[in-house]
Amino acid sequence: MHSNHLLLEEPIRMASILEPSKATFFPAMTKIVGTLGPRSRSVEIISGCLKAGMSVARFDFSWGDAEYHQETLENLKKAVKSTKKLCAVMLDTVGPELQVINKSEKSISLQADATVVLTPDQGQESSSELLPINFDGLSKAVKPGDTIFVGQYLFTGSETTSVWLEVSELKGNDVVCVIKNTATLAGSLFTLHASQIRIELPTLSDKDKETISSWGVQNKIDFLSLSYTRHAEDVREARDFLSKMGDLYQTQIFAKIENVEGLTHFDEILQEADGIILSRGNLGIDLPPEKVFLFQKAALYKCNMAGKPAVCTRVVDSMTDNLRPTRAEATDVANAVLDGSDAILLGAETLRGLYPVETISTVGKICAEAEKVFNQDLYFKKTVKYVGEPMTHLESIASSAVRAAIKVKASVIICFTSSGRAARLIAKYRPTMPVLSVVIPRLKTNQLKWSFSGAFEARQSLIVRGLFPMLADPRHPAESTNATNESVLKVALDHGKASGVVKPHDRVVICQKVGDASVVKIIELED
Ligand SMILES: Nc1ncnc2c1ncn2[C@@H]1O[C@H](COP(=O)(O)OP(=O)(O)O)[C@@H](O)[C@H]1O
Ligand SMILES: C=C(OP(=O)(O)O)C(=O)O
Ligand SMILES: [K+]
Ligand SMILES: [Mg+2]
Repeated sequence: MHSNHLLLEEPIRMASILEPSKATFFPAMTKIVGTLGPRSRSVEIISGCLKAGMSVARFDFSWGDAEYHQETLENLKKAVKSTKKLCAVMLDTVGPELQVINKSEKSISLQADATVVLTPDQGQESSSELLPINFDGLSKAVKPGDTIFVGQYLFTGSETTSVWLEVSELKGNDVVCVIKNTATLAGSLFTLHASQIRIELPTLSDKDKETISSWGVQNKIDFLSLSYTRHAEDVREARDFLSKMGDLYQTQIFAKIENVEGLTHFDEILQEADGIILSRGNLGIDLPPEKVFLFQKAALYKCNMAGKPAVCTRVVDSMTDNLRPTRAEATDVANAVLDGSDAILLGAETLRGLYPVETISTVGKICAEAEKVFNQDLYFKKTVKYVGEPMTHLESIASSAVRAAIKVKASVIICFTSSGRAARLIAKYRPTMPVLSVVIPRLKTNQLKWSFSGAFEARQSLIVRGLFPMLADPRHPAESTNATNESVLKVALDHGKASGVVKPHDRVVICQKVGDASVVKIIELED
């Protein structure tokens, strides 16, 4: 893919745009997170999703109970086994999300200029005049004139089943609203979003804590997607909670930025979190439309410079019901890659969409094309400048490995790592070739039992652009002697050959420790 590297800044022959893309062993360097649900929970469909390039499965606890999600997860495990494709697990919290529950599931028609009351009395049925919500503090949070959005859960933005309301009057705990557009609410669950309003609910709800301590612990979740992160303190509290939950001290926290409050505290949140989800669905209704792109570019730049993975959501809404994205969506996916996104998160498209597998494969193909014209050279210089001097030894080794790999046109960078730190640092410099992260397990103890580290570290690289993990056999001792280095390298190269990423006579850049010294070496393969 890097041999025909084009740059957008240079004249591109129009005919070259039509040249078919070469098939590679992985669909794209950019990763795809798929939300699993009604339309994507059979072994067969999940296998299709994995083969199409999904490498992280999101379990969204805003709906569905633990048993339902467990069934889906068991199917995911079967699919992983049969396809031999790795997949990490992400638990997405409910957080302070406001919801309208429509128990009867009958559709609710709302007429422009009529009024509707939002009430915390959840015993009531939803109707055209009354919408019961899961929060009793709304009338204290909003004031007349404020706007409120109500839409189908994981509203796509392309559907006509959502409504804008304007607060007209507060009556006790009830909020009386004027309906701004005629709409029919369809589905059993609607999200309610009060524009730029502080909702006094904890970021990690009691229900979330319960889910994490049972479902999360049982399934050793790789990622916690922390919905509605608004402050760095939210991340610290979640981290503190996870640290007391068995193996989950190793779980990475992805802060979801979904409102202006989170946006305002972005820098502090980024410092605390392991990664960021740009929740464009909700943020897109909190922000004026003309500002969304600016947040995306600024946030991705900050994540890239911090070397922390960034995930963009809501890219191909219209594929929920259609086999092809709109032109605007297709272009938007490519721009997310050019802006520096590590991964794309699919919500409604895979959860309740008609074409989960096709959506993943379409998004993957667009990402792969965008990666080809990503200006690595410019990005590399920007990153080096940002880091400044003196660099840490490891940072200097990582950037040198990327530099060397590009200069010698290596087909892959192989990085030995235990904590995953070295591999992540290499990925930070966005090499044009894949990085095979060979995770060497370390024997560890918690005073009760001995176990090997490595599984979390390997799976957590499945969300980082360009990183492809391989967990080495724990029988290889973690001490980096020449003999063990050689034998692990052989396994890694065999793995690379089997998957088609390395071929005879290719050059390969290797990053490893020899004794105490970190080294970058270039080898040329024989046949
Ligand atoms: N088990 C290993 N064998 C050989 N080299 C290793 C091993 N683990 C890490 N390295 C190398 O050591 C350096 C430090 O990497 P890092 O990922 O920070 O190590 P660790 O995970 O052990 O903290 C890098 O050059 C990396 O490639
Ligand atoms: C992914 C998003 O959030 P949710 O958890 O509501 O799907 C979003 O708002 O873009
Ligand atoms: K959620
Ligand atoms: Mg959201």
